[in-house]
Amino acid sequence: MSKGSQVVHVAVGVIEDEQGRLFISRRASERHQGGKWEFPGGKVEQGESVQQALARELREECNIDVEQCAPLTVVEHRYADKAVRLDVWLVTRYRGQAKQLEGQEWRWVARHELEAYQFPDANIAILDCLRATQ
Ligand SMILES: Nc1nc2c([nH]c(=O)n2[C@@H]2O[C@H](COP(=O)(O)OP(=O)(O)OP(=O)(O)O)[C@@H](O)[C@H]2O)c(=O)[nH]1
Ligand SMILES: [Mg+2]
Repeated sequence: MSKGSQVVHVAVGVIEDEQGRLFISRRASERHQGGKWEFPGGKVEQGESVQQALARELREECNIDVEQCAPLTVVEHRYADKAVRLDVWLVTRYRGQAKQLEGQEWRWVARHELEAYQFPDANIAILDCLRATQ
């Protein structure tokens, strides 16, 4: 099977702070969907549960330990070059000060500000879901 036909399983965290703002960061220009904004996360590795992957990725990328999270939605999307399944979690409690550890631009934004940012196409469904649950 060619690499392109496999679905990449991704754990994604929508981190919410006490003021209800959400953490977003900008994908490095050379990566898939580079230059667009994203919610932090990454590929689920072999032998790992989605929640383990979420905790690992948010520790590596955002400097936090997830203490409480809830499933938000699952999005399946096929880009021209790859297919992804985004397992999206709302992170409502965490330890540590959130920041981006890998050099990407990042910021906290209010939900109503999200539409000003360009996200990958798969994220349209995430933004719809956030609008519906706010
Ligand atoms: N983290 C993240 N990935 C997303 C989002 N939306 C979206 O389409 N993706 C896609 O999901 C895929 C995996 O994410 P990733 O590149 O962060 O994976 P990773 O942290 O494990 O990095 P790696 O490539 O070094 O293994 C990418 O193809 C990316 O374009 C999003 O909001 N957050
Ligand atoms: Mg990542």
